[in-house]
Amino acid sequence: MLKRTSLESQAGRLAVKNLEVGYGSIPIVRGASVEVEPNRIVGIIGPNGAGKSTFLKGVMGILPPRAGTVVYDGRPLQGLRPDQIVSRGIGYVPQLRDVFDNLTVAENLDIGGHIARAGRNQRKDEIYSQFPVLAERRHQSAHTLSGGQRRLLALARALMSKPRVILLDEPSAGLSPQAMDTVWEHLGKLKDQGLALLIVEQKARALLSIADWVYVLVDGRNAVDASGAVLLDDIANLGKIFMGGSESNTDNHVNSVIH
Ligand SMILES: Nc1ncnc2c1ncn2[C@@H]1O[C@H](COP(=O)(O)OP(=O)(O)OP(=O)(O)O)[C@@H](O)[C@H]1O
Repeated sequence: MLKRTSLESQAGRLAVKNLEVGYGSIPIVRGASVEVEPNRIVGIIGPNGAGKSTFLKGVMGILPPRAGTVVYDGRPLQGLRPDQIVSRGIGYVPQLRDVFDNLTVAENLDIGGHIARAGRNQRKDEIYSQFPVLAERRHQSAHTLSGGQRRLLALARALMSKPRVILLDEPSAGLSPQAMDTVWEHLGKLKDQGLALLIVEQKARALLSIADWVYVLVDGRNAVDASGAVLLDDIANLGKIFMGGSESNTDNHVNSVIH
C-alpha cells in the first residue's frame, strides 16, 4: 500500500484538494481530491459522466476551477494558464485531438514541447530512442499512424517539455488490447524513470491492475480510494459504488458497470 503523508512537503508531488469545476453554471466536479507522487501510477475511475475528464481539465487550467487548490512541488497552480502549468512540469495527454493529423511525427513533436528551439532536436532524439516506432516514422504524416502509434505520439508530444507529472485522459480509448499493452508498457517505464502518472480510464479493470493507487469518483466527488489490488479484490463492492450504492453483486451486473 502507498504510504500517505502530508503532500505539500514532498518534492514532485501533485496535490489537488476539494476541486470544483464545471461548464457554465453547471457544477460537474464538486469538491474532489487526488494526490500523485513520483514513481507512482495513480488512477481515477468512475461511472460515465462522473466528471473524470473534467477533473483533469480543471487541474490543467483548461477549465478554471471554481474552488479548491492544485499544488505542485509546494506551489499553487490554480489560476495559471495551461501553458504556464505545462512550464511548471505538468504534461497532459487529452483523449481527443491528441495529435495533428496533417503534420509529420517530427512536426508534432516540435510543437509539443514548450521548449526552446535550441533544445528541441536533442529532446527529439531522446524521445526517438525511447520510442523507436516513432523514430522510424518521423517523416510520416500522423494520419498514417495506427491507433496505438498515434497514442504513443500523443504521449511523446507531452514528454517533449520534460514533465515530471503526466495527466492522461483515457489512454486506452479506441485501442486494440495489443496496442493498449504497448501503451501500458511505456507508461510503466515512465513510472520507473520517476515520473508521476495520473490516469483517467473507463477500462477500470485494466487500470486497477497496474495502478498503485486508485480514486473512484462518483457524481464529481470522491467515493473511495485504495490500492488497485484492494479494489480489484472486492470488485462486487466497487460495482455497488459505481451504481451509487445500489445493489450490484451479480457477476453480470458488475461486468456491465465495470469494464
Ligand atoms: N463541454 C461541455 N459542456 C457541458 N457539459 C459537458 C461538457 N463536457 C462534458 N460535459 C458534461 O460533464 C459531465 C462529466 O463529463 P466528463 O467527460 O468529465 O465525465 P467522465 O467521468 O470523464 O465520463 P466518461 O467516463 O463517460 O468519459 C457529463 O455529464 C457531461 O455531459
